[in-house]
Amino acid sequence: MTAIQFDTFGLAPFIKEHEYEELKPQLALAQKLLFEKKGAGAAYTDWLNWASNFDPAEEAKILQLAKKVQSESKVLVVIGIGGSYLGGKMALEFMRSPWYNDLAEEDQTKVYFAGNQMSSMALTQLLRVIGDADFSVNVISKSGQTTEAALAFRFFKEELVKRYGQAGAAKRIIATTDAKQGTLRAETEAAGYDNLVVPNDIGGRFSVLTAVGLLPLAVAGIDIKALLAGAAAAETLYSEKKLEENPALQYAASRRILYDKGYTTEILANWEPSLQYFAEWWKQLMGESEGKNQKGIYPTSANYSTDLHSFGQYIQEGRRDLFETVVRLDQVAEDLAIPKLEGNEDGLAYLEGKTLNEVNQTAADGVALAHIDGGVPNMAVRLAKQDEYSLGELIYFFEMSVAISGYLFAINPFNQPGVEAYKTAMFALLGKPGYEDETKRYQDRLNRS
Ligand SMILES: O=P(O)(O)OC[C@H]1O[C@H](O)[C@H](O)[C@@H](O)[C@@H]1O
Repeated sequence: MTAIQFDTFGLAPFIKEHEYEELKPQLALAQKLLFEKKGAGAAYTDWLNWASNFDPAEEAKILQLAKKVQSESKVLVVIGIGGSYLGGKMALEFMRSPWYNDLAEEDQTKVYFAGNQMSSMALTQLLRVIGDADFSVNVISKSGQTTEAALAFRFFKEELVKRYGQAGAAKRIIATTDAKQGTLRAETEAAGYDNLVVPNDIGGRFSVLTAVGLLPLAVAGIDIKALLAGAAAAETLYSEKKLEENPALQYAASRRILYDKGYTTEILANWEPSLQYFAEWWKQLMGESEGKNQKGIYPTSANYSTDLHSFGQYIQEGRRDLFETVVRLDQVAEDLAIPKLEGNEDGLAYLEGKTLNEVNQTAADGVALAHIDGGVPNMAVRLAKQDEYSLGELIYFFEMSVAISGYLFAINPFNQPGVEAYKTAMFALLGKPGYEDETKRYQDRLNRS
């Protein structure tokens, strides 16, 4: 059973069958490197069989901690950045709603995300939103020393101590971090926080199905077993199978053929606001994995029909280096019949008898055709249902595709050396110990006038 369908209808004018044939040897090599763990970054590929090997004791611990949070707190503040928040946030919005916190019932724990920027406004406002509600904190950092997360953690710790005292605060903190290394691990051991482990051999952007994503999701009542089951099934569907039987490979191959023809930007588009953060998660997965050695497809996103009224013009008629991958939901959980009115003052009588989702789906079909006609190659990843199982499969589909794609690009898809550059400049300018030699060099450049 597959929960997703990969639809290449909109590629026909842009890719010929023989181009896939010609790529087959490279695809087979990429698969060999990945599955035999002989490629660059092979030490970070435990996500490959993570879901099917998921430790039942770990699952029980996550569920037990989630219960504790639910019983003690009205709010969970999840502190983390990059791979330490995007997976949890996207899955929460996908499974529930971008308005999950507004819709939460009295007995549900709200989930807010912090530490994913350093805005003093955002932090002040979040504290105001929490008000005097009881809250717990899940601080997540694989390295255990990311500035944004560590800073936010300081503020929330201060607030917890103010409300619950030192010992009470420590009981409301769950740290998700490396088993051994980092300042957060050291603090966790010293303070006796409840804690979960980010596996060393799974990179942050591949970590949504570990405790990183699973604890916040379990707190929101999401079925993490079903999520893992979807990903475990995907391990077989998108594994070592050949191109003809393997949609994840077909997606990787299609992207690569398009890239070689000059289509260097990929838009991940959606027609549901609950998928907006799915694209944010996907952007880190693709961008951090592929963007190396001056190569890689630039990942961006579009929310339809909203963005058709902003940069839709560019997509239709701008520079022709774009292609589009649309994540489509074939069924929605809630639909609305278009209201019937007397007369036709708004000119919409022709839509009576249809539902709002039917209009949305038809618009999606029409936009795909218009974009294809405008020279934008178009693929769709179609989901029959918006449930945990399908999301698990979808996550694995994209993870597998980007791993294969990275090896096609002859880069290491599992590291992110470029991310250090901004940190070096920021630490030097902030006067972090160890960066003294760099400080003057960066300051001189800022004071150049
Ligand atoms: O989980 P952490 O170690 O705090 O890292 C959070 C994020 O920050 C880094 O800059 C990396 O580029 C990301 O891959 C990572 O997901």
